[in-house]
Amino acid sequence: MAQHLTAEQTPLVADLSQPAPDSRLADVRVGVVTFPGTLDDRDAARAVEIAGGTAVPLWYADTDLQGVDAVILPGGFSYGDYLRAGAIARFAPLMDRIVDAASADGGMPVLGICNGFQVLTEAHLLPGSMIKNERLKFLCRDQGLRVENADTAWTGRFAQGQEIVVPLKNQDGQYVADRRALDELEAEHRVVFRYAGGNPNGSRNDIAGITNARGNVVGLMPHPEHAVEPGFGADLSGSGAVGMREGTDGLDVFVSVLEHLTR
Ligand SMILES: NC(=O)CC[C@H](N)C(=O)O
Repeated sequence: MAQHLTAEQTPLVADLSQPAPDSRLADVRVGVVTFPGTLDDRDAARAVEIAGGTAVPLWYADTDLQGVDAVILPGGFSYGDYLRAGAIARFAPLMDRIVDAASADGGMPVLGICNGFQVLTEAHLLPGSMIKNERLKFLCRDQGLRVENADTAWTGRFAQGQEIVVPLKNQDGQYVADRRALDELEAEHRVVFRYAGGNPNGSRNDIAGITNARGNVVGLMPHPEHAVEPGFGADLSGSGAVGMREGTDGLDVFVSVLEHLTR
């Protein structure tokens, strides 16, 4: 005889349109570094957890990476942007470990977001530098981006040429590099994100994010970690960039690295 279940006992009907979440992603430990003056570390850790991974707080003055599988250098104003944004954070004890791990065989994935990107250029893990925005204004807006390279550790979930919208907020966001470095980035397909719908800050070649030759180190000025949950969308239909968005376009950056590390 068929057994009747109460509402509480009824198993949830599996949604076959959604692939089952990969439980191995939760085993991936992503370190999020806090420097004095960092402010986006909590959002970066939250983005890792929403993507399905495990976030591990790392302290700039430590010398132990605690066995993490990847590292995020988050946004903010490390050392108050004193001297040059990222110029002092680059000498933090933990940065030596991160540079070693990123450069070693296996190439640990490292993501620098905004101030984190500035730190990566100062640490010479990525070429070029960031100077004041073209019109010397702090910019805070939703920004259209085109994914130019979906083959890095942090962009595998995206489609080549896909347009996304994530927040942009900085004062030193103008990416500059000498002609030779720019030609090399372009020839080696190392521009990862380009501004879409207009260049907000004068960055050379509309560059919003780049990678190293191996694709394990990525830096970008806009903030994918602030666009990982529905409800924070933007209506950019009037800006010439892209239309209404849910506010989750940044999530695949974090899912990408978890998938990359469980392949
Ligand atoms: N949001 C941020 O990380 C800011 C980065 C940097 N300190 C700037 O203003 O340029």
